[in-house]
Amino acid sequence: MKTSIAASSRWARDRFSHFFPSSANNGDIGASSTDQSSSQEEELHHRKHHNEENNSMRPKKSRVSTSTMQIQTRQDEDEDEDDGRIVIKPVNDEDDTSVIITFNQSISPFIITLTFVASISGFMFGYDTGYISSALISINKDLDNKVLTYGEKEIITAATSLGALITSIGAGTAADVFGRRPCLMFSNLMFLIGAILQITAHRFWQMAAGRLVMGFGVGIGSLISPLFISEIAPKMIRGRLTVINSLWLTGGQLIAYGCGAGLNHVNNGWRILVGLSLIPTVLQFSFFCFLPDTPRYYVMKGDLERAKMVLKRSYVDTEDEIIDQKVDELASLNQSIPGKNPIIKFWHMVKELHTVPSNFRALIIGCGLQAIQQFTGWNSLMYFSGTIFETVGFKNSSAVSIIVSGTNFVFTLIAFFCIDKIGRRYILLIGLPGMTMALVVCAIAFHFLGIKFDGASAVVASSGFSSWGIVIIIFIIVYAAFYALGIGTVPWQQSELFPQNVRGVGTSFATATNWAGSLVIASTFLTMLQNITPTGTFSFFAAVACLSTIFCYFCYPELSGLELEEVQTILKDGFNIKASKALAKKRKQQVAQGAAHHKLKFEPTQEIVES
Ligand SMILES: O[C@H]1[C@H](O)[C@@H](O)[C@H](O)[C@@H](O)[C@H]1O
Repeated sequence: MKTSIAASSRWARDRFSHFFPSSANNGDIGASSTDQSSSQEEELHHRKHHNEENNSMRPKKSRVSTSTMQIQTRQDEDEDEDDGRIVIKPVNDEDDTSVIITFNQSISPFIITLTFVASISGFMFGYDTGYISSALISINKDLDNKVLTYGEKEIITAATSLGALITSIGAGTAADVFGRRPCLMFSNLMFLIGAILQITAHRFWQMAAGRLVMGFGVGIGSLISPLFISEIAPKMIRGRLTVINSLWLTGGQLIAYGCGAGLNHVNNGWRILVGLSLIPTVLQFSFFCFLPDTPRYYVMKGDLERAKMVLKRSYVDTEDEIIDQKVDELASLNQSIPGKNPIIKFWHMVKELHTVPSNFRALIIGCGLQAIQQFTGWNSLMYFSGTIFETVGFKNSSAVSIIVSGTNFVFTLIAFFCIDKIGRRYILLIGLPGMTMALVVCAIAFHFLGIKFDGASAVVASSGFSSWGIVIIIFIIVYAAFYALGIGTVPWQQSELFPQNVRGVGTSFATATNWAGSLVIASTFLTMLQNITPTGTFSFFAAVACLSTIFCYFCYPELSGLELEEVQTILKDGFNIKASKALAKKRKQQVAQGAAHHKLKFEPTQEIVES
């Protein structure tokens, strides 16, 4: 076995040395064979032959070996790594030979279509959580012939978050059992029923029930849409494609505020506002009648033919043989969780999620980021910004909400361009300190502004424009910008943290954390303002943002450019921040060099560990 390991390592190094420009033999992509197709054929032949040889020798239980081929590389540029040497070793591998096949990173119209159709769920998430503040103003006496009490308004608002929390817990398992696409189509039905209940409501409870049912749809969509996108995306732009969902989300909120402002004074305008939400729902449902599920879901179900079919449509210029190998590989990495019925399966998955160290680390990161997103106060600020802006002379709170949610949208767009290039980790480490700084400035400004909360309304010491008020406005916008750039967007990349067998349940827990956090913060914000003052409240959010920076610094590895299957090896024996940064950097170099030579059809994917 030992000899075979050494031989395999040598084989792997020889075969793929040209993909590792910084490796010991100084292989250079440009210096390797120029005949792309013949080298590929040869490669495939060797791989097949080699795999056959090794399959028979493979031990039953997979363990990543640590005494593997020692390709040592000096790390330059990055100060964290410049004193370190790194060892490159194969991933998911008990015998040092397996490689993860990856494709050219070009994006096809088919992938774009799937991404846009899936991310309509993001739009509905944003629109449905966004329209309610304007709707509550224009509902006036339309329900039960009386003005809604403050408590009733809270119930109508919170019902959607509660509905989302309930379905998000089971949506991941449902996605594994029934498929991602059927679940999204089911969420469309929830949106439809929820909207119809609201449009036709003349009673408070019917309206609240409609919001709850709509929330069921939001919970499912908020989880499955990013999951769907991350499973179909080419790795180098997976972050970017997933941000499209966030773009639709924040765009949906912006449009909801815009439409809300326009319909505020229209009789029954709120019914139109709710009715508009039917358009995206119907569109998504219709498109999905003609589109497939993700290849990884088909592999989970053992339907390898359909997985191949979807991959072929996604990577049009890739040879069938490579597609076949990719599907075989996904199948061999797919260890499905036992359990006859969904409840037993769910239980097994929960156990697997908590007992396998890499899964548990993924869970800490996934839930941690979602909790940070909510407990740094963004959603309460969205509601509260209207009141704050009024204190400095702006009377139109809808216009103010548009400015704040517009900033959220614009900076999500900037995140779209940065997330794969700069990396998720760096934009988080820029965003969170930026938020901390902005929140501290707001807390100080509130102290000098002398604002007090009496019941649900704010009492300000001096009315009209005040310089501290202007400081607050500016820094709330700065806060919105840093929020959208990092923590508003990155947590929704959660699917990439979990391996296939627990991806559903892992993303469920992370999404449920988001909705639970949103419920808690929305329902305690006013109480906080009253009891610990705005300065105390903003200081609390600043402290959470500051601690979160430390959490991300130590626990959030760089995952941009890594295959979904590679992430677990990074999390196997720690958070491996340095190793993840080195691997992400290597992947980017490989792709850049491969693209320059138009020849990177598949590459060995290897783990880099610190030595
Ligand atoms: O990522 C989104 C986005 O930042 C929204 O603006 C916010 O309302 C949601 O709660 C959050 O999950």
